[in-house]
Amino acid sequence: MRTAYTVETVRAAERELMARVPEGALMQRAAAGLAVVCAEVLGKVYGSRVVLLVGSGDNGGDALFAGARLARRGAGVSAVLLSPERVHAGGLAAFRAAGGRVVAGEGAEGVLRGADLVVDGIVGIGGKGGLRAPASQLVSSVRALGAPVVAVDLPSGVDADSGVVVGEAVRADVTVTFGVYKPGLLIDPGREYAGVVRLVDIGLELGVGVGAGGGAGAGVGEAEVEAFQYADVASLLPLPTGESDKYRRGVVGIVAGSARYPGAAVLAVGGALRGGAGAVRYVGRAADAVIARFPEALVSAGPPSKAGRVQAWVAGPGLGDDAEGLADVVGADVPVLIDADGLRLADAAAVRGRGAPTLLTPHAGEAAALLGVAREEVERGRLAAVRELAGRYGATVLLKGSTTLVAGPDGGAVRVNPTGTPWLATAGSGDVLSGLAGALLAAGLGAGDAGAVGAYLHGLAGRHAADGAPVGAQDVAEAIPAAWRDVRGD
Ligand SMILES: NC(=O)C1=CN([C@@H]2O[C@H](COP(=O)(O)OP(=O)(O)OC[C@H]3O[C@@H](n4cnc5c(N)ncnc54)[C@H](O)[C@@H]3O)[C@@H](O)[C@H]2O)[C@@H](O)CC1
Ligand SMILES: Nc1ncnc2c1ncn2[C@@H]1O[C@H](COP(=O)(O)OP(=O)(O)O)[C@@H](O)[C@H]1O
Ligand SMILES: [K+]
Repeated sequence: MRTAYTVETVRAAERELMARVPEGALMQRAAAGLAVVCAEVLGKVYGSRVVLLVGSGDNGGDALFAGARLARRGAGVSAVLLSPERVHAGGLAAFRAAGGRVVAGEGAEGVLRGADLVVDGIVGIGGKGGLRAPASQLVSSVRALGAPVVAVDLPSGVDADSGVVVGEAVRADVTVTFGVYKPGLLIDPGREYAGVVRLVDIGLELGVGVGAGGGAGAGVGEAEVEAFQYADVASLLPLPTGESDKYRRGVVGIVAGSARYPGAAVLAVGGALRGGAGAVRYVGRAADAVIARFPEALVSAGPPSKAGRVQAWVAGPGLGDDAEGLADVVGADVPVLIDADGLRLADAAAVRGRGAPTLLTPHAGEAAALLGVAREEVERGRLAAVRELAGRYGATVLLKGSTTLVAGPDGGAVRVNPTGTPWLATAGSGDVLSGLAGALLAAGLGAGDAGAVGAYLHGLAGRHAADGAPVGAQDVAEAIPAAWRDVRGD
C-alpha cells in the first residue's frame, strides 16, 4: 500500500522526529536524497549546468544544500533567489561555500537558457493558494525553455493536500518527496505535474491509515489517501476453492440497458463474468443482445425482486429514462452498485436509507449533477467532491476519471487508483467497470474494496488491451483475465 498524509500530519511527525535528531539533520537527509536523484537525471554531474529556483522557506533550503553537493561534484550551479531578503541562511552559506553562484531575478532567464537541469525549490508543503508573482512568471519561462525539472518535495503550485492546481504550477519530470507521499502527488491534476515520484526516507514514521469504508475518520497519524499495489489487490481477489459453487462465488444481478442502449447491458454483463461472478442474472430490455453475446447469462422477464437469488446488484448503465426495476434494487437488502443513468433516476432518500452497502460510481459530470455544481469544480477538487458525495449519500463513492478515487461513507483514507490509462476514456468502459466491481461485491468484498480492486483491475485491463493503441470497451472487458493474472503474478 502506498500511503499519503496531509501537511498537518507530516508537520506533526516532523516535529516529533526533529526533537530526537540533531538540528538540521532532516534537511541534510532530504538534500542528500535530492542530490542523488539530480545526479541520476543529469547522468554526468561534472561540467553540467544546474539552476536552482529558491523560494523563501525550507523547500528552498533543501534546494540550496542539494545544490552545494552538486557544486562540490563539479557542476556549475546557479541559484535564482525569489526573495533575496528571505532565504534559508544556512543553505545559502553552504551553497556559496561550495562555489555556487547567486543570480538576481533579472538574470534568471539567461541562466535558465543553458540549463541541463532545473531544481524547483520555490515552495513545498508550506505553499498556500496559487503561485504568486514573481514565482508564477518564472515557472512559465521554465516551461517555455524545456529543460528537465526536478521538483523538491512537490511541484510548486500543486496543493499538497488535494492535488488542486490554481494558475501556474511547475511541471516536473521527477519529484523527490521526503518522508511520505503527499495526497497531491497521487491525485490529478497534481499527479500529472509531479512526473515520476521518488520517495526519500528521512526517518519519518507514520502508521497505516484506515481504508475506505473502514470506519474511523482520518486524524493525526492516519493516511489521507492510499493507493493499492499488486500485493494489496492480490490478497483481496476472490478465488474459487474446492468447496465453491456458483452461489458461493457470488451471483450478480444486472439491471442495465434499454432498447436504445442495449450495448451497456452487454458490457456490464461482460465485466461481471470476467470479474469472477459464479453467475450473472440479467433483468432489462436488452435480453436478446445479452444472450446473443453471453449465452451463460440468466435472463429474467419479471422485476428484479423476482429474479431469484442475487448476492449483489448493479443498476444503471444504459437505462436511459427507464427507472423500472431501479426502486426494487435500491430496496434490496444486498449490496448495490449504482452507475450512470441509475445515479440520476434513483431516489436519493431511498439510497441514503439503505441498510446494506451501496457503491455509487459517477464520473465527474454525474458527480457534479449529484452535487449541484459545475463539472469543472469536481475536476478541480476531486478529493473534496468524492468525500462530500460519500457523506451526503451515506454510501461508498467511486469517482471515475484519470485518477479514480474511492471514498467510504464514514471518512477514513480515500483510495486512489494508480493503474488507469487515458485509453480507458472510451464509451462503455465505465459499464465494464460497473459489472466488474459488482462481481466483487457479490463475492463478498466490502464496497470500498470492491471499488478499489475493480478500478485497479479495470485500469490494468485497459493497459493490456490498449498497449499504446486505441481500444473499445469490449476489448477492456476481454483483457480483465490478463489483469487478474498480472496481479496474481502468473
Ligand atoms: N520540516 C521538516 O522537518 C523538513 C522540511 N523539509 C522541507 O521544508 C518544506 C517546508 O518548508 P516551509 O515550511 O518553510 O515551507 P515552504 O518552503 O514550502 O514554503 C514557505 C514559503 O513559501 C512562500 N509561499 C507560500 N505560498 C506561496 C505562493 N502561493 N506563492 C509564492 N510563495 C509562497 C511563503 O511566503 C513562505 O516563505 C518541505 O516541503 C520540505 O521541502 C525538508 O527539509 C525535510 C525536513
Ligand atoms: N484520462 C483518463 N485516464 C484514465 N482513466 C480514465 C480517463 N478518463 C476516463 N477514464 C476511465 O474510463 C472509464 C470511463 O467510464 P465512464 O465515464 O462511465 O464512461 P461510459 O459511461 O462511456 O462507460 C472510467 O473507468 C474512468 O475512470
Ligand atoms: K517545490
